[in-house]
Amino acid sequence: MTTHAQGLSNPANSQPGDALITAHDLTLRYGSKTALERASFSIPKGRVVGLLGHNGAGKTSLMKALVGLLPADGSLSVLGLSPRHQRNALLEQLCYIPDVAVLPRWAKVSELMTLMGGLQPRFSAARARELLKRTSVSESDKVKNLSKGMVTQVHLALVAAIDARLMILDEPTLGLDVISRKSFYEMLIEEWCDGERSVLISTHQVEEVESLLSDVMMLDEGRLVLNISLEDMDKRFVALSHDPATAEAIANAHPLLRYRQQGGRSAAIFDGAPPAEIAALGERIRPSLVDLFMALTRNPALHAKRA
Ligand SMILES: Nc1ncnc2c1ncn2[C@@H]1O[C@H](COP(=O)(O)OP(=O)(O)OP(=O)(O)O)[C@@H](O)[C@H]1O
Repeated sequence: MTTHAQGLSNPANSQPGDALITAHDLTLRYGSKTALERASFSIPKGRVVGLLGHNGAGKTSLMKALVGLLPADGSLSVLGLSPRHQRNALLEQLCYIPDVAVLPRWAKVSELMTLMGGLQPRFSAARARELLKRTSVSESDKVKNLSKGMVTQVHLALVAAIDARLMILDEPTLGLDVISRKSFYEMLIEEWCDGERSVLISTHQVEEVESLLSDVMMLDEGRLVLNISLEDMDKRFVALSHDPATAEAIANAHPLLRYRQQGGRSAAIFDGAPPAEIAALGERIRPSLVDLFMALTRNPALHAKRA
């Protein structure tokens, strides 16, 4: 891992004894293109981890490696198994919705349940029926007659009816409206998460998922630049809201990011508490996940928008 990544990763977040995923120096390549560079992290049980990064940051590649679809350098263990060499055993024990997931359009929901029962030993049709009751979809509906949001709900109901310890979701709410996204996340948290199971979820809806997450991993151009619990994030990163008159002094203290809050007031984020004389120039506020994301990932377009 690069110096930058090491500086921002959080060893206190790792609990190897409870870990469902352990990666050390994980590197992923497509020919000469490096999609992920020497990432080390672990995901313990009972966590809801957001995987954030701009387009091309490496999120899908990492998820593919976790389910054995992409060869990896370094070491990787998922549910105690090697994804590449014990893929079949692994797939019996985890749920995965890839970003390109589709359900067969010709099928009825009841037929999908029969299919799942045949393919996945840990699938419970009774559980899927329970979960479907949360949606407006019935078993006799055909996939081709459902809206995009309904299809996604069916997909989640089918996958969440698998008795697994780990769920990996690659941008599961892409293309859904805000109500559909909300009901998707409600079903996920209320019906699947039980304090023992963990979810790794990639998304661009940073603001929306903040309240769901226990932890966040941020990728920037293939580097893991932050891996931290939301609790520790609040303790570690300090944002100061300040008057324009103090902007120069604040800038000289080298914050991670200077930005404008809603309402136009200036603010700056520091990694750790700034010196007392700098802290005295502003009012401490809580940095949002979006603000931190902008501070730690380099997307010129986004930075320009916030300036
Ligand atoms: N099949 C492939 N062949 C070559 N390069 C690839 C391939 N798939 C991905 N890449 C490259 O690997 C890098 C990471 O891509 P990846 O799809 O993992 O990013 P991502 O964070 O999921 O992006 P997005 O948010 O746009 O889905 C990118 O530079 C991409 O161009």
